[in-house]
Amino acid sequence: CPFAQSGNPSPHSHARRGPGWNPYYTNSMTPDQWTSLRSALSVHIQSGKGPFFVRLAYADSATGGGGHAQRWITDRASFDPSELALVDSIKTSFPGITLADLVSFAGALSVTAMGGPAINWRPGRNDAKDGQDAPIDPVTDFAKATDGPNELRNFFTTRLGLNDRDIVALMGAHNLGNCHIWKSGYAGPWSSTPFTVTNEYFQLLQYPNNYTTEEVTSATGTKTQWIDRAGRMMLPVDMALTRDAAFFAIVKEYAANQDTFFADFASAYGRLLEHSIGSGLSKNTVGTSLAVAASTKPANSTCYPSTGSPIFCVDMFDNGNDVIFTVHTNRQGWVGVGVGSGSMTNNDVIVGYKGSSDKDGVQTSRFTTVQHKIAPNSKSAWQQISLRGASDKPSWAKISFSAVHPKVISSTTGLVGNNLNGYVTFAVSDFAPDGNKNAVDGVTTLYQHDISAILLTGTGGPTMVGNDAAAAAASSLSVGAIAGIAVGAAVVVILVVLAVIFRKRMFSRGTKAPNHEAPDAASPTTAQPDNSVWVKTQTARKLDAAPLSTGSSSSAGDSAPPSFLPDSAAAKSEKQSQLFNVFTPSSVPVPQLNNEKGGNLISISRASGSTYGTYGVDEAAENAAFEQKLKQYLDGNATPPEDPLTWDRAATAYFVMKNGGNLVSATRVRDENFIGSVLLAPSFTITDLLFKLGIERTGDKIIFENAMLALRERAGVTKQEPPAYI
Ligand code: HEM
Repeated sequence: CPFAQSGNPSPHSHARRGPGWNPYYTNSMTPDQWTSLRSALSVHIQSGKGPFFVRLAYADSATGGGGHAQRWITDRASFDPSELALVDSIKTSFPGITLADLVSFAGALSVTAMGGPAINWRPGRNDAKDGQDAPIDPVTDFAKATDGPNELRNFFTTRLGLNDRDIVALMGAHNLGNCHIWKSGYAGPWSSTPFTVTNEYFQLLQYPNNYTTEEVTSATGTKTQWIDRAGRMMLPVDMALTRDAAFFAIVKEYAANQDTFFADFASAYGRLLEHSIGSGLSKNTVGTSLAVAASTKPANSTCYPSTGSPIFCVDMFDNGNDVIFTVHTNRQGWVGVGVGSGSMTNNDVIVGYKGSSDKDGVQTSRFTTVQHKIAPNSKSAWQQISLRGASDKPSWAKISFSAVHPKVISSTTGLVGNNLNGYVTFAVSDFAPDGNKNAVDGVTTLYQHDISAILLTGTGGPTMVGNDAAAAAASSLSVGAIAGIAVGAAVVVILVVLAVIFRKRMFSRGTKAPNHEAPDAASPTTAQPDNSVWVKTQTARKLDAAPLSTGSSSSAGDSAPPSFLPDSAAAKSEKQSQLFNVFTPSSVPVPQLNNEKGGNLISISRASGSTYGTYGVDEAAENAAFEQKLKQYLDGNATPPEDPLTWDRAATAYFVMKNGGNLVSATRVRDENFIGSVLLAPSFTITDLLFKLGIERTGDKIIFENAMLALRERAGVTKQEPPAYI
């Protein structure tokens, strides 16, 4: 392609038209044909192709216009051939639309169908004669996963005429989908909501320190990606948005406001899809909305009960790349997902619960054990639970997650996708799990109730092998027997269980075999709290943090027992809010931390300059500096506290939190991100502090908790394991 060589985008007139092309080609589609195209695409979007469509439309438009569609379709190496074949096959059924319009429309429709904003979409793209027509060569001249901020601007601004806000908004599409190691050499999803457009990508990206690098090795070589403790990934190019002040400010803005992100994304994606189209563009828009009725259960789901009003429905789809599970339920309760091989007992449990008080009615916690995080030479499994999309309101929650389909990449490295040759277990339960649901591997036992359906995947989608009648039999099946069936048939089994009749243990960490005890009909209500009790417990904890009032001496040098709180509950609550509410790292900028609250938070020092802004933050050095600052403070040798209002935000800051004369904790903050803290009062539990700090995001919690435990240990304070959350 001469234009790719020269580096100059070609004027549109250089595009060679396909035979029979005219500017109004697609405009010959009748309203009925648009409607049936919408429903044809919706089937594929529901089966998990939405992220692919969104990506394909971006990539096609970004080749510079003119060469739409055919350049990419003929350059199959950049995409999964089976997915491109899918586009071809849809095209065959709709001869009235150009391939370029089809690709573009599928992207726009997918954004809306996956809960994103409506895209202003107009037909009129011509098909290029062949792939050589693309002004920007998608292989040699395209944005790369290793690009930094400058390259990003060079590509999006210089070539595509997009500004900083457009760039950041567009990258928010990485909330969707997965990296597939056999396609790009990277692995994993960015967000917990890979099939829903949300601003979670930005919420995660605003805390880049939660990510560490990970080498991913595949047949194509070794690549470095970023990964958080919940196993979500970022490409280097995603991290580039945190390494440029202008980009990062927009990241934070979108993290704080999903509506702004949606508006900007709709605008940027709409313009991108029309990039350099030229005069063929229709004046009329074609609707991209694909409304899903609010409380209708999905047609292709298996529901329990199968007659009457279902309580929940499950839909499992293996699209060849990802196995997608979607569960719709109007029940409150806990859900657990286990992915394992060879044994029903596994450590890989995700727990989410559908609460009643938060704005969307669903809250989740996620767990990914080490062995199932994405890593070379281990089973890279993915489990996600997405928050309920707005379209599911008011009565149905939808939880969907994907698991990367098993595909052997290399016989030498043994790298595989999910090892789903065993089974996947899904549970909905009224009973909260045992253990600390807020910690990695924290859940010890999840209770299951009344197995109602068993689904087998194979070619052709899920098959129902258990129904209501079979459920009774299934409930007495040993898990081993079920696993045997699954392995024998080389399929994935999903057990769907519901808290109605029986209760038995489903996962028991630390044992190799599941607890197969018979349903205990005689004592159906032993001590496990149900969800409503749990919610009440939470409320009670908010009002009364009893552990705080325990007096014991701090090993940080205070000889007098701390008298943290006065007697009255109201006063306790007031004190706690004074102490802790100011400290929510996600919402309070650093300069506010040291003032206004009676000097409870004392600055010790800050590091000179910024340690932030490069990938190579040296955590060990930072921890050592923190320790040193803390020691200086405790020895009375600290330099006088500075006024934090004068501090550079991109600096490491050290604080001590005091209550009266008592030292409670010391804390490190970098660029407004909470880095770590050391608890200096042993009576004060980490769980309590987490709760009071309002640190809700799992990744933060884990990092925070680990940092505290480690630092506390080093500071000589007796190690105190976090108690069970409940
Ligand atoms: C600098 C620009 C970008 C780079 C380097 C980049 C790179 C990548 C890579 C490496 C993947 C993984 C592919 C795979 O393994 O399956 C991916 C996936 C994806 N990208 Fe991007 N991307 C960029 C911009 C965009 C934009 C602007 C959009 C849309 C507006 C987008 C949408 C997507 C989606 C939805 C996926 C998931 C696809 C799936 O699940 O199959 N990307 N991208």
